[in-house]
Amino acid sequence: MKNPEHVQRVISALRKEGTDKLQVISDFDMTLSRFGFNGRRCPTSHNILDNSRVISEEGRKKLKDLLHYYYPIEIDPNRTMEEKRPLMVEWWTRAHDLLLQQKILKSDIAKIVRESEVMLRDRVNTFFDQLHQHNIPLFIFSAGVGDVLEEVLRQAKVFHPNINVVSNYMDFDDKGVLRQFKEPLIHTYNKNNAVLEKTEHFQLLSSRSNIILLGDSMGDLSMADGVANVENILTIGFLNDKVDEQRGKYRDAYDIVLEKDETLDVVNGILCYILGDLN
Ligand SMILES: Nc1ccn([C@@H]2O[C@H](COP(=O)(O)O)[C@@H](O)[C@H]2O)c(=O)n1
Repeated sequence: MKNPEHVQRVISALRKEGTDKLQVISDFDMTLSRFGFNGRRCPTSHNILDNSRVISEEGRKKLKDLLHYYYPIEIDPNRTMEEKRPLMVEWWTRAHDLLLQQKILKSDIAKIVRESEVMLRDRVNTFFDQLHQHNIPLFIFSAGVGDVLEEVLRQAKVFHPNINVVSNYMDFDDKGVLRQFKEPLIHTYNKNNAVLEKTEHFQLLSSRSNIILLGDSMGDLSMADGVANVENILTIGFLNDKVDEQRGKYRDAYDIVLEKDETLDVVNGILCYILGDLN
């Protein structure tokens, strides 16, 4: 935490102003889902598809090659977002094109998720249940695959009605075969107003001026840009990878940085306090 007084001030304000003005805006992959377990990487929503049995061996290899080429660029602290943006568009476009060639069936998604190694962060149920019980909107803004992440939440029994998702959604033909990804393409570094303005959630997003924002990348910090009248915002960043190299940037950018923390304990504790369940 770079500025504990600021954090204290914001948390006090969020508590004082109450739940009616509060919303949570969160990234999904590696923020609500786990980055690793027992020394192994957990899959992102894209990886859930990439690693599944419905992808040919050749397709799987090509998708892995893309990941190994572009992921280091995505998290490179020495490149600017401007440099990264066109390369991220290239990654997502090439990966989506490969997925399109695999004739994925809508009816297979639930099984693909069930058979995957995806894991949500520890104590994620407490997080989702607290928000649901207090009618606090949770807006998930993800550059992953919407159909897949929704299924992850459904299978974890946490996809409550207070949740809205903006993400990359698949478009299936009348036989239920994947034919394209819907526009606009969302990648790590365009999670902002330009994308949100085109969605039906934009209006809803603007109706609550106190925000808790959860992310794991520098790109996630612009997720609340669509809220015109922000009064208080607390940003919490999960620093999962290349911790020593990225620490400085994360501490400058996020109010609270959680290093290699696979739980939602800190977020749950803050929520508990704001919601008045703690003194
Ligand atoms: N083909 C791809 C493209 C992206 N990823 C990773 O998924 C993450 C999705 O973004 P969130 O907004 O939900 O965090 C992103 O950070 C990429 O590393 C992938 O695995 N495969």
